[in-house]
Amino acid sequence: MDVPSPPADAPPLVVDIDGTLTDESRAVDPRVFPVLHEWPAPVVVATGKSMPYPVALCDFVGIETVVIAENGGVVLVGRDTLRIEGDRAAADAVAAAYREAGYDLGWGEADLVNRWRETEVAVSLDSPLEPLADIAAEHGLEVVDTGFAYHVKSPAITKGTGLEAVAEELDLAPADFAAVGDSENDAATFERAGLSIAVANADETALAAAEYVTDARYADGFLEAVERIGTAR
Ligand SMILES: O=C(O)COP(=O)(O)O
Repeated sequence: MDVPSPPADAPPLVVDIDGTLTDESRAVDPRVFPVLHEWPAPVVVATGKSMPYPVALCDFVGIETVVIAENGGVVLVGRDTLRIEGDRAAADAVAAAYREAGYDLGWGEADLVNRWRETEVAVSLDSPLEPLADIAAEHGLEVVDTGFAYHVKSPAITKGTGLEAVAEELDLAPADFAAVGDSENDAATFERAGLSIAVANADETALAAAEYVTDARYADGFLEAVERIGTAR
């Protein structure tokens, strides 16, 4: 697919990383860089990953750092506004109990997935879900499957609550945004955004929550969504 230019009157954008800006192997598709760089309105990178990943993406793309990380647990707007919400202690207790029951988080010794996490714990999809969900429930937490990891988190915190916080900080309303994503954790932004688009590889929850679904998958789907944002208004 040709790389579209962002529409001149594009709304603010809230966009997921994994499965949306990437290919199937989770590599960011380089065609998305100029699109994000040239976006004429605020771009919010909203991810289940810990803060350093989306911050690095913003830096390397050359856009303002406006980030929702850890599924809403961490919100960063520019260099001054940092909001951290969630229950890392409860998530750690779940991880400890899960390990005690004989399971592994599945990320190896260095655990780059949780090393910089502040509000939740993520577990590999190769580790068993059922005991994790049971232990999380005992601690008042939920498990969200992003298609890339199981995230153990506070049920009250979502990318949607993160979008509310970002919008307030930017003097915008959540409904001013167009949202593009692919998984369960994007449904909460889809519910609040004025325009929501799921890429074709999205999971059932995201597909059901989105106003539009692209024909193309992964980053091709994102590029198609950009064209749709241009015509949908
Ligand atoms: O890393 C994950 O589990 C999910 O990340 P995403 O929200 O960018 O899809």
